Amino acid sequence: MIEFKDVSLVYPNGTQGLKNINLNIKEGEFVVIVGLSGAGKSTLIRSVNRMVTPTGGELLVDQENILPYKNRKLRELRTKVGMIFQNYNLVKRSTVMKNVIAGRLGHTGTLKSILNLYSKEDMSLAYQSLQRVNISDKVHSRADQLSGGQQQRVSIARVLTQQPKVILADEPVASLDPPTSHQVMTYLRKVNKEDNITTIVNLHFIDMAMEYADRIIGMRAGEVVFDGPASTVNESTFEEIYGRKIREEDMVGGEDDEGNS
Ligand SMILES: Nc1ncnc2c1ncn2[C@@H]1O[C@H](COP(=O)(O)OP(=O)(O)OP(=O)(O)O)[C@@H](O)[C@H]1O
Repeated sequence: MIEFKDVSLVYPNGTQGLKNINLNIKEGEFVVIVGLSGAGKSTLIRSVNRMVTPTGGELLVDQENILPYKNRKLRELRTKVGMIFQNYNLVKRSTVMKNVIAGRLGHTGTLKSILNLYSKEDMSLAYQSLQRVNISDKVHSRADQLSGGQQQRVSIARVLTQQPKVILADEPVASLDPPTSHQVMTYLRKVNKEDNITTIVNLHFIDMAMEYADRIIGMRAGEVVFDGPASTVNESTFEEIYGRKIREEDMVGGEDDEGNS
């Protein structure tokens, strides 16, 4: 469903973000990308919805090369490919409902959404999405009244309301504490399995990658240096990807059911 064919990206200042990437990601896969800061994880993920544009190769989504896309085709791509960010990207002064219904924007059109002309079906889809991440009780709250973990759940509800075929999540738990990080990853994994939405997540915690991924892709200096099932990965795999020994800060840690770390 997503195929990188010899994809490279050189930023205008000459930095090589991606070097000859070849990858094939199947529909419904839950892929975690790991690598040190600067390895190219964000550049890789952001290529898939064309927030950045690779300068070489072909990048196929549903068998079509998306690199020449402009205007309408680009809007269609971004409706099909939803995104979750580290900082949630909610409109802080708006209600949870307004934020979540904004997921319909690509389907409804800008004018209708500015005028709040959403259909009953869209409103009920938005509400159901909030229920799926267990936060429908906050539907009328202002986004900035919620905790970080709650805001990230709202952003998952927004992306679900968009009904995408692909979800990209760029460091979705980097601003959250360990228990909340596990909760957010559990919801991402749940919607991936329930709806068969192809999901690509950037993470820099290796314990999280091993716990939630089907497949782990390791990057270093713009290149893919590891690609395999999460079940085959161990500490030494990460040491090879990182090019150094594993440190405590590479783990998010977590709590067991009794609340002990
Ligand atoms: N807009 C840009 N212009 C120039 N260089 C950039 C730009 N964005 C990223 N880079 C560079 O490209 C390389 C890959 O960056 P990228 O953000 O993809 O890495 P990353 O693995 O996601 O790291 P991090 O976790 O720190 O975001 C780095 O050397 C970075 O400095």
